[in-house]
Formats: sequence, structure tokens, C-alpha cells
Amino acid sequence: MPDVPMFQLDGVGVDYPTPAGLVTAVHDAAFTVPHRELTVLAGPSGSGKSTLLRVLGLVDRPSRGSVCFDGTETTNLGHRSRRLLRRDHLGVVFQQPLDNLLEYLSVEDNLHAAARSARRACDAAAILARLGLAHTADWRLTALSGGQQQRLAFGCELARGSAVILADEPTSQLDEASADLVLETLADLVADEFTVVVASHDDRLIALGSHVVRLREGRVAA
Ligand SMILES: Nc1ncnc2c1ncn2[C@@H]1O[C@H](COP(=O)(O)OP(=O)(O)OP(=O)(O)O)[C@@H](O)[C@H]1O
Repeated sequence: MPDVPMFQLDGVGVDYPTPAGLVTAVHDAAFTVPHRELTVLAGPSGSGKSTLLRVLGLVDRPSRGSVCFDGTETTNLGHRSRRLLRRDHLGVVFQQPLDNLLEYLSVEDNLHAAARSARRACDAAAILARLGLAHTADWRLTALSGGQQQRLAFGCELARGSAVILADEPTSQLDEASADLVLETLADLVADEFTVVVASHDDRLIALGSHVVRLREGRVAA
């Protein structure tokens, strides 16, 4: 099905209950995410990027609208079906590198643990070589720079076999040199035919995106 996008959203709205009543974080969002490209959800703080990323990751259901994943409408699927889609196809990388990793395990064992969580085996040496981390296999995570930790977080998604990798502000906690490592990794993943969706207000990351969805106050800009 070459014409079916990885994600197609139509009329998506997200409300959050608050003590002051419902707050609408996303209004009537409609956009597609193509296969094998870097899509950036770009916008200032509070524009709804993280909210949409959780909807795309099938973590949260929208309050209304439709979210198709690779041709399958997901909003009416049961909890178990959504969990299986998440486990088998979707990986999420959070902004704090260590939130993605298990600090008590070595670098290599983090990859094995990630693979096991998706009921797979992985070639840890090959993944580390590809991330430029071959020499760190038996290191503790605290010996890695922030950029190396974040690279490893993407490596864990490779180990899990995630075809789609969703990342929330993956460079925002990093200095420039570490952020550079992450930008290189994102470009590599797309060159290798992964579909990557990133929420960011980092101009360099936005420039790297081949598809940019601009958000402002919960709305997709024209
Ligand atoms: N759990 C929640 N309960 C109530 N309101 C929320 C909740 N999560 C987000 N919001 C509100 O929804 C809007 C969008 O938030 P969201 O975190 O998606 O934006 P963002 O663009 O990712 O911002 P940031 O870059 O600061 O993380 C904001 O007004 C926020 O205050």
C-alpha cells in the first residue's frame, strides 16, 4: 500500500480535564506523516507538540477525530490491540536521555533488555558499531556523554525493531556537541528507511526535517 501514509490524522482534538474545566490542547488537527521521512512537529512551548506525539504513539486516545496508523483506524481499537501495535511498531524516546535507559545495566545490556521487552533478540555489537559506540559496550551509562546516552536510546528502539520512532525534544537537554550526535543519528535512521517523528523547537532539527508540521496554540498552521 505505497500510497497509505504511516499516520493520517483527521479532525483530532484533545481535551484535558483540569480543576477549572476542560482545556483543549489540540484543535481539529489534520495532517499526514509519510513513511521513511523525518517529520518534525514544530512550535513554541504549549503549542501541543507533546500531546500530539502521545496520540501518535498510541499512548493517549484523542477526545475526538481519527488516527490511522499504516491504514488501520486506531481510535476504536481495544486497549490490547493498541498495546500490541505500540510494542511491535512504535518506539518513543523522551527528552531526558536517562529516562529512556536502565541505569543499573551496561550499555550493551540496555540493548538486550530493550530487545527482550519486544520479545526479540538483537545484534548489540552491530547496533553499537552503527551508533559509533562500539568501544562502550561494557561501560556504565554514567560514563557516556548526554549525546551518547541519547544515541543509545535510539539504539534501544533499533533493538526493539520499532519501524516508527517518536522522539520528544531529543536535543533540548543536550549541549551543542551532544545535540550534533543526535542530529546525525536521526539523519542515519531516516537514510536507513525508518520513519521518525520528532517534537521540537530546535531550529537545527526543524531544518533537518523533510516534513514539518507547524503548531501554534494547539492548531496546525496552514
Ligand atoms: N495533563 C495535562 N493536563 C492539563 N493540561 C495539559 C496537560 N498536558 C498538557 N496540557 C496543556 O495542553 C497544552 C499543550 O501542551 P503540550 O505539552 O502538548 O505542549 P508542547 O508544545 O509539547 O509544550 P512543551 O514544549 O512546553 O512541552 C498546554 O496548554 C498545556 O498546559
